[in-house]
Amino acid sequence: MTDSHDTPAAPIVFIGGGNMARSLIGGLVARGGDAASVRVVDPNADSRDALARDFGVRTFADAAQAVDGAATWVLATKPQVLRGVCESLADVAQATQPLVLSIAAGITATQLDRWLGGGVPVVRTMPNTPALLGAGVTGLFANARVDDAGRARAQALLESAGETVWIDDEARMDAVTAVSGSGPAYIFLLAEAMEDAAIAQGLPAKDARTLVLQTVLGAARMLVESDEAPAELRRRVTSPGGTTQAAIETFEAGGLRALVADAIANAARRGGELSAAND
Ligand SMILES: NC(=O)C1=CN([C@@H]2O[C@H](COP(=O)(O)OP(=O)(O)OC[C@H]3O[C@@H](n4cnc5c(N)ncnc54)[C@H](O)[C@@H]3O)[C@@H](O)[C@H]2O)C=CC1
Ligand SMILES: O=C(O)[C@@H]1CCC=N1
Repeated sequence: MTDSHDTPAAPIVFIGGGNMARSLIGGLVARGGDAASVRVVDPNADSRDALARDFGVRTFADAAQAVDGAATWVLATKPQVLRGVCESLADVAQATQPLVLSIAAGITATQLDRWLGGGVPVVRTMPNTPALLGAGVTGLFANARVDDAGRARAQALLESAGETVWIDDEARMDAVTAVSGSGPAYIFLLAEAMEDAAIAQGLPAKDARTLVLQTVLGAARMLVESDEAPAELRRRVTSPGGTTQAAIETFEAGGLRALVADAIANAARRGGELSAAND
């Protein structure tokens, strides 16, 4: 997000300065956002010190102090503590009507609005950690109180993290969470498994890592930079009767597709559970 040249950018407050907030703030600052306009509240002094040191943002232990004069709040705590956080800030939200963004898995815009006292413009979002590199993707859902300017503000903030996808039906946000919010971990798991397998085949650990990382990077770039569908790119690697076919047949026989579908369905279901359990 770029700022205008003369006036300081309006403050944005991150409430919670953990892994995902760090990725978003890192992405924002790396892409020309004004670090001086970013405030972060976190009870953990080590997290605060690291964020201030790494990104030059202002940090606070006290949320009420941090949100003073800020028109954009980003709720970035775990879902389990979000109700308490919102209720403690409800009076300020009612008095100042900030645009409230949440990155929490599962927690609905309706819940957030209710906990904040009602009538609050809320954008429920689901980013992912590649935001740190500007290579993230974020699903966004806006409640009925968010006007065009609010949507534009949310979009500008999340665009500094990568691509954005607006979701019309909030019920689909748990699916977004299951696919792209959690998704980087699925790729990391595959990389772990490939690395282990490479070592089991006798390759030195250092070489195994280089081979796997460059393979994941190269494949990801081909997926994004070519116009071909994933299935077509796969077909081009798979010579009939060759080595890839032997591996793909093993994946298919092991039920990889059904396993991936089950994993994503379980992640989406967990989103609903997080909503119910923390209401
Ligand atoms: N890690 C990820 O890949 C993604 C996480 N999310 C969502 O982001 C949120 C945060 O997740 P992580 O960053 O992974 O967790 P985390 O545990 O790294 O960060 C949470 C932070 O909140 C702080 N905190 C706790 N109580 C607080 C309070 N009362 N006020 C302010 N800060 C408080 C903690 O000290 C911690 O630094 C979750 O709701 C999660 O669903 C969304 C997309 C991806
Ligand atoms: O695992 C989680 O619950 C969070 C949400 C998406 C990624 N991490």
